Amino acid sequence: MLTNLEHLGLAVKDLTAATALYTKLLGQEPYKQEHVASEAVDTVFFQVGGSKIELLAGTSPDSAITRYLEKKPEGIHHVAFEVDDIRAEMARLRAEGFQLLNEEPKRGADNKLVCFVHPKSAGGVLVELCQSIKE
Ligand SMILES: CC[C@@H](C(=O)O)C(=O)SCCNC(=O)CCNC(=O)[C@H](O)C(C)(C)COP(=O)(O)OP(=O)(O)OC[C@H]1O[C@@H](n2cnc3c(N)ncnc32)[C@H](O)[C@@H]1OP(=O)(O)O
Ligand SMILES: [Co+2]
Repeated sequence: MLTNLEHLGLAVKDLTAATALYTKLLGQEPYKQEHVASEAVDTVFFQVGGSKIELLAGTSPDSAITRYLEKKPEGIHHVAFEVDDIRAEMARLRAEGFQLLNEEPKRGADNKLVCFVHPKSAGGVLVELCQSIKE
């Protein structure tokens, strides 16, 4: 089962400008900045109640965020849900006919294992599953 709305991922062109904008909008500073080399993105995180806003800027032409912004305006790029057991949820969603973009969970930002569901199989919304890594 998908539990909490973990974060909304927002695609931005200028991470510094977007961070300043969301700091003003949310009335608080971000709690984390992280480069995720495997996704070729720089991220900035804000905590909003039990959920987060994840600002994402591409760091290479091959980044999903760079490619997305070549065709679409800045804004909501994906919706991420928390799960307790990502492998079990991946198996459940596969069996339900959803197209997963990863065979195996991969390391995401903010100490999470993540997996993406193709927007074509999820009503036009790119969905991310997130499981916290307990260290
Ligand atoms: C920081 C790590 C992690 C975290 O821990 O939180 C992240 O959030 S990383 C975020 C960036 N990484 C990803 O998005 C990885 C998963 N995404 C992908 O694999 C690809 O982006 C994609 C979804 C498979 C699309 O890639 P591709 O097929 O190469 O792009 P196209 O431009 O050809 O798109 C095909 C089709 O899909 C529509 N599309 C693309 N992206 C989105 C989106 N974010 N939301 C909704 N729809 C999307 C696109 O419009 C095309 O549709 P049509 O034009 O109708 O064919
Ligand atoms: Co994300």
